[in-house]
Amino acid sequence: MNALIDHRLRRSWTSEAADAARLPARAAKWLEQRIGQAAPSAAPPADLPVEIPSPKLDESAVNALSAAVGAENVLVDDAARLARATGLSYLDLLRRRSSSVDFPVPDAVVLPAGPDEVQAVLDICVRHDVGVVPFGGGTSVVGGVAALRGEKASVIALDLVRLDALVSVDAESRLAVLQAGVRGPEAERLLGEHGLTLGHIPQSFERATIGGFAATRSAGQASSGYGRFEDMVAGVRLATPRGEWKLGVAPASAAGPDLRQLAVGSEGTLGVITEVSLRVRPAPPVKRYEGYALPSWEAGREAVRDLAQNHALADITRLSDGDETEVSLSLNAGLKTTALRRYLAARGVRRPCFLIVGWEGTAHDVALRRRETTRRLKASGAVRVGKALGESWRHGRFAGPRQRDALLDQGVCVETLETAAYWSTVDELRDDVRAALTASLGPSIVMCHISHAYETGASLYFTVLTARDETDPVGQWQRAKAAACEAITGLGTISHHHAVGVDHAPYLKAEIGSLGVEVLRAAKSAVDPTGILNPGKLV
Ligand SMILES: Cc1cc2nc3c(=O)[nH]c(=O)nc-3n(C[C@H](O)[C@H](O)[C@H](O)COP(=O)(O)OP(=O)(O)OC[C@H]3O[C@@H](n4cnc5c(N)ncnc54)[C@H](O)[C@@H]3O)c2cc1C
Repeated sequence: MNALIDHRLRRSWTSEAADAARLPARAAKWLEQRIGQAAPSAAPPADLPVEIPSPKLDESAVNALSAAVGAENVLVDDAARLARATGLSYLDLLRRRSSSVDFPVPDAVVLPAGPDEVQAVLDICVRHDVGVVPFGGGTSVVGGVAALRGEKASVIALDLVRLDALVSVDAESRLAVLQAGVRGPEAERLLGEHGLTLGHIPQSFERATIGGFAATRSAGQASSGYGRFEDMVAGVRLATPRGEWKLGVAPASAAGPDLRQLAVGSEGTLGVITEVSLRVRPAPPVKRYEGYALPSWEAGREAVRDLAQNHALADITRLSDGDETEVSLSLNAGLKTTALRRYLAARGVRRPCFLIVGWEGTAHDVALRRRETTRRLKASGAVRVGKALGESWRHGRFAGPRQRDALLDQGVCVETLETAAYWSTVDELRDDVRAALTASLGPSIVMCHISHAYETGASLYFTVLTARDETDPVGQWQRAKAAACEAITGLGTISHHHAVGVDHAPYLKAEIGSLGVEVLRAAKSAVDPTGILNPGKLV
């Protein structure tokens, strides 16, 4: 059974409820020098905001839902509804800290126990014309779980937390079927009992779910080795307003377009994913992570391109630009930074760009692949920093969400955004996004890393830190994000792995064309003729 996560307050990122560590004074002072004075904010209220819109779901719908899933699994109390009202973008975190509710809240939270109950809930929602927002881990950073009701009078959050089983394992075919509500760590635990792994480790791994990964075309930190989530999906089972839809019968097929890929990335607009059949691998006995430093962004980008185009990428390949490296050197007390800077300077690397590489597999496989990667890196001018840097990254790989909370406490606006482009436009895209963010925000730190690399290009992941505008914190970020999205449009994709949701929807047409939007709408009207599924998202 999944550990229940408290979605109400920021302090419970995981069920262990680890508190946000306060920023060390040294780090806070360094930040102030770079972005100016930020005004620390009061801790978020422990109690619920005073006024939450009362639920609008009519009694007959509540009764029907209660009959389908049990009355105890239809929650209409304020705390449960508020808990599933937002995702976890910076703007969501601001909303969660506010003492008033100026965002939509679902009228009920419904917790079905399995695919049949999910189908029954959808059937009831069609009959009663109720909107349905599928809710996995609630880690969306693009408004994917916002409780928008569209033209419906009421909307429910369909929380899939009780779909928590490993359904089957076909070790011979290296396939496993997992229910949609299984979270990352539990998926690995269940598969580990069979000596298997999925290898999908996004930064939101601790909270996000199998269904959410599939619905958003997620990409994990080891995507260079294990692939993106859509590469792992062999089959999907969906509940739709028109009935159940199962896809995926063979490892490859020429039976028309691959409709599995229509379901994957559909963000809850075409159906509720209840089960996913996934390609799995033997759990790796050896994991090795290490760090290198490149003398410039351009040198690092070329080194990664060389690896990608010569089949020599490590499973994890992550290149930070000079600013991101500087921030980790300045804020990371774990590294012996002065000695490291001297060591690198002696080798001609004065403004380093760190590259993390990691391999997972058998000892023989790791040794073989590592030899080729490191040989190529050396030829590209990379200076080996060693295992400590790789281990330091591995240790802190899930720290981001907790650090965000600590930074918010300090009055810092902290947010990330991501895109991808072909190698020939990667630098232009990086320059343009950085310029757009800086012009909008003024004094700020804009960091960038290549988070995923491909033969033809790479994804760029930006992290932004700036002093929060206390008078208009929401507008401050909305303007910056719009400027970044404008800069991305035409050069890269509006999302490499965060999906479209509400926030990126205005930019989708520029990427897939009016006809593309029409095709998606036609698919939606085929499976969801009355438009109950996730109103206002994707298209
Ligand atoms: C700190 C942080 C770090 C992140 N790092 C990464 C990262 O490294 N890589 C990455 O890919 N993403 C990352 N994300 C984004 C997010 O975690 C992913 O989009 C994730 O796949 C969402 O999974 P979830 O279970 O939380 O889905 P939710 O947030 O609950 O839902 C996301 C969308 O999918 C829909 N949905 C959810 N479950 C289902 C279902 N069963 N059937 C149909 N629709 C469904 C929802 O309605 C919503 O539109 C990060 C987010 C945060 C907050």
